Amino acid sequence: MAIRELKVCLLGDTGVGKSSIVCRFVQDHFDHNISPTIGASFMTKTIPCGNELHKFLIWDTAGQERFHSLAPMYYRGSAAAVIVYDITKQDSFHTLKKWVKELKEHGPENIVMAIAGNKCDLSDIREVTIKDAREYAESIGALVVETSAKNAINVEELFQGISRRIPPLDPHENGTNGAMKLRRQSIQSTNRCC
Ligand SMILES: Nc1nc2c(ncn2[C@@H]2O[C@H](COP(=O)(O)OP(=O)(O)OP(=O)(O)O)[C@@H](O)[C@H]2O)c(=O)[nH]1
Repeated sequence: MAIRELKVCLLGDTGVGKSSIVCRFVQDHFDHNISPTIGASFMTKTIPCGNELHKFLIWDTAGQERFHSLAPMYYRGSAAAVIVYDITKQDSFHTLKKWVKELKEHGPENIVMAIAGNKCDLSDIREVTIKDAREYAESIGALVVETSAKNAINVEELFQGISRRIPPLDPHENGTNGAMKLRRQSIQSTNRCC
C-alpha cells in the first residue's frame, strides 16, 4: 500500500482547542491543563484511505496574535488546513473567517479546508449555531464538523473527512492534474468511506 505524506496545518484563535484536537487524534488523550503553543508543534499519524496510507504531518500553530506572522510557514505546501473555532465563542468564528480569507489569498491553490467547531460538549453555552457554520462552510466549499477533543467526538472523523477530499494518486497518469480532478469528482459524488 502506497504511503503519502500530507502536510496539514491547524489554524485558529488561541484557546479554541487546536492542540487538544491533535493530541486526541494522535495520542487519544485529553489534558485539561494543556499549555498554550509557542510557535508551533509537530506530530504525525498515519491512517488508511482506500488503497493508500495517508501519513499526516501535522503542524499545530500557536493561536496567540504575536505568532500570527509565522503561520505562512505552516500553511505553505499544506495539502489541508483545519481551521478551528470554539462553538462557545462567537469571536473565534470571526477569526476563523479571517484565516479563510488569508488562505484563499496566500495559501496553496488546491488546499483542502476543514472547519472544526470544537468544544461541542459545551453545547448548552454555544454562541455559534451549526446552521451558521454549515452555511459558511458551504459558501467556501469546506468540510465542517463539530468536535469535542475532550469527549473524543468527531476528531477521527474530521481527519477521515480530510483524507477523503485528497485526490488519490493515479500511477497510470503520473498524478496529472486532469486525472486527479476526475478521480476527486468521482470520490465526492460517491462519498465513499475510508
Ligand atoms: N470543554 C472542552 N474544553 C476543551 C476542548 N478542547 C480543548 N479544551 C480546553 O481549552 C483550552 C485550550 O486548549 P488548547 O488545545 O491549548 O487550545 P489551542 O487552540 O491549541 O491554544 P493555543 O495553543 O494558544 O493556540 C484547554 O484548557 C483545553 O483543556 C473541548 O473539546 N472541550
